[in-house]
Amino acid sequence: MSDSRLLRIGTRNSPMALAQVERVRGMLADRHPEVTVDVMSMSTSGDRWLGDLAALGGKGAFTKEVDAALVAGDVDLVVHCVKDVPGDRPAPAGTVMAAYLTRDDVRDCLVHPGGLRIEQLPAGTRIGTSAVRRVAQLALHWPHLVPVAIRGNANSRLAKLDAGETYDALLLAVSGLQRIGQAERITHPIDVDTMVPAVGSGTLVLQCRDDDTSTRDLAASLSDLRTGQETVAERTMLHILQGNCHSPIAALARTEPDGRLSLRARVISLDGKTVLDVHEWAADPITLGTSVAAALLRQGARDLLDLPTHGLA
Ligand SMILES: NCc1[nH]cc(CCC(=O)O)c1CC(=O)O
Repeated sequence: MSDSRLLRIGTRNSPMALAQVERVRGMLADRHPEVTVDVMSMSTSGDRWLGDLAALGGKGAFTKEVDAALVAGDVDLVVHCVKDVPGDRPAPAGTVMAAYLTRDDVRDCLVHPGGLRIEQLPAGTRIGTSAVRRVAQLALHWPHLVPVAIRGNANSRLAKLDAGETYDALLLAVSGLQRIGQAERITHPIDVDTMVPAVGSGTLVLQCRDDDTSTRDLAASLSDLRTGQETVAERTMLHILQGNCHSPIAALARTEPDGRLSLRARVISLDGKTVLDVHEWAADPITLGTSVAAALLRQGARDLLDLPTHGLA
């Protein structure tokens, strides 16, 4: 028997984030009954600012305050959606990604009050989404649909949809709706080859201070190796492309039956007219992510992503 201990978990205070922490609490209760969890939830700049996220610089708007509590020692562990962790900067100094939890459904889905699938929507249907990755893939496959910018957490988006004023349907992550108990709102989960997901979709990461070995060990006991490898492959690519939430980048790594990894990635212009598409296989996630990023750059990703030139061009 180990000694009892208190684990302070920091999180964003949206319903989805609180559900994510409850999942972690449940996993700990099963495997480490000696641990008592105390949740410290907080609002983030991304929750408070409902304008364009670009105005905040787009750098970790949903993670910054929570990470600061970890660095300050106010909490021992934080839970983030990998999708919300910026790809173009390292984790805050002194912190480490200690575990990736088994990945949930990675797909995006349509929520349409009339129960329609996306290919059934008439021209001019207004689709609530601000994600450039979704906007670009909408333009690629369904140029007759009209993306409408939207902010706020998933619950508030559903409420606005029900009010029926600003848009006719929503594009959201399946996993997010499942976490907030709203999966029955899904009318069409879109296959991953049509709507390639975001890097880190459906994946939760546990982050702690790198010198806190006891919390690191606790977190590591919950981690899923496959999800970790897939995440590293996707995020290595994202890091090389300096991707952030304004980059029209989509990618999905998968562990194949033979144990090798595959990584499929797209960089798409916002009008959907230019699509770079790469699919490669490798045994090592860093090799794979690097190779896919290099292939995308050779196809011209730098122009689509408006990467810094470092004085070269
Ligand atoms: N800030 C958006 C965000 N970050 C993570 C999720 C969903 C869960 C996930 O993919 O891990 C969502 C909502 C959405 O895209 O619908």
